[in-house]
Amino acid sequence: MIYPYIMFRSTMARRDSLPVKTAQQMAMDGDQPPSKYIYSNNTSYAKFGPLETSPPFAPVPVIDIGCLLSSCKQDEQENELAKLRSALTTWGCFQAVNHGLSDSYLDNIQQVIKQFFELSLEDKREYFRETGSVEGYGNDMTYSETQVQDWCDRLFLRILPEDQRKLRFWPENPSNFRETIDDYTKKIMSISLVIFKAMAKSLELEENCFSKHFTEESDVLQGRFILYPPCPTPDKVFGLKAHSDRSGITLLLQDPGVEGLQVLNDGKWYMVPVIPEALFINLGDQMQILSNGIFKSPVHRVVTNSDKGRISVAMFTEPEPNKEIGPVDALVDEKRPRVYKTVKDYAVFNHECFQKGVVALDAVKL
Ligand SMILES: O=C(O)CCC(=O)C(=O)O
Ligand SMILES: [Fe+2]
Repeated sequence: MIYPYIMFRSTMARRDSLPVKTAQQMAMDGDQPPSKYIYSNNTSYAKFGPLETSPPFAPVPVIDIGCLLSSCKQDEQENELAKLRSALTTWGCFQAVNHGLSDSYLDNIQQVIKQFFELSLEDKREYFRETGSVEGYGNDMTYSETQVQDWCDRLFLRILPEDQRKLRFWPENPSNFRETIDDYTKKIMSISLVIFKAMAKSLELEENCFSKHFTEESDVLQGRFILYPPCPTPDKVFGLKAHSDRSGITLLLQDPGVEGLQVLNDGKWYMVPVIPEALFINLGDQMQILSNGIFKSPVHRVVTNSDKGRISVAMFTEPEPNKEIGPVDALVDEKRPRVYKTVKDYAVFNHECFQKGVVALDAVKL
């Protein structure tokens, strides 16, 4: 049987406008969040449950990346791969340690992003995104009148393929921004390769069956550098609404001093603990599709707090948009029939669904 490709086209960008005031400016001026930021339980977003500012901590597994492929004893490696598989079939996420990046290296990444957000609005305005496009500094794209806004500002960059970089959006201040992010990109791509291969191995699949979709030269890496300023009403406003990622995997460097990320598991929300030396890894929808639903792409969201700002650095691995992403043949059989269609250019579709409060993965189910 042939499964149709789904092509998605953006039709709603016309409503988009740049913010009158960024969340950071509102926080600095002591403004109350405007009504379009206020979350209400009777919108389509409410299907993921009410806003809870301090749910229990998530016992998300901690995985030793250094042990997944080669450098430790076989039984330890098998043990770590089994832990990885169990983490991804239940939570869809884990804390990665022993990934080769030192505390001071990670601290420097945080500092560079912090310095960017500390620039004056005038200086940051140079990198403002354009209407109808996500790339650059700013807020959410607006797709509909009823869209609930997130209390965060972000710099969004398409980092790979390298020849698609729009350097006009890459800050020149701080002066080490470009080289720092360039170097971090290389490290993130090698860690991703290890994780993609280990995921395949944990399911006894051919080692490259996931990595070939996300780590070739034509594949995409998006970076989202996010500031969640303190918010006077954390019980009414999300830093980032509930969503699942459109990526293969997402590698997140959390603020070492401030929690805020929450993950949904079995209908309950949990706060992701901050482990300063860890990268938080979550699967995105395209890995749920490729694994025929065996691995989970977890729904997650971010809450704010009234006294501390939070910075996070999210890197999203995505396929080259023309690549076909569908369940791996070896994971389809009579006991587990094919769950998802083959998709292309899924990133754009997922983003629009998110802003409308629609679950993108449900829309690509067979
Ligand atoms: O800031 C965070 O902790 C999470 C960010 C996130 O989920 C995203 O950018 O997709
Ligand atoms: Fe996310």
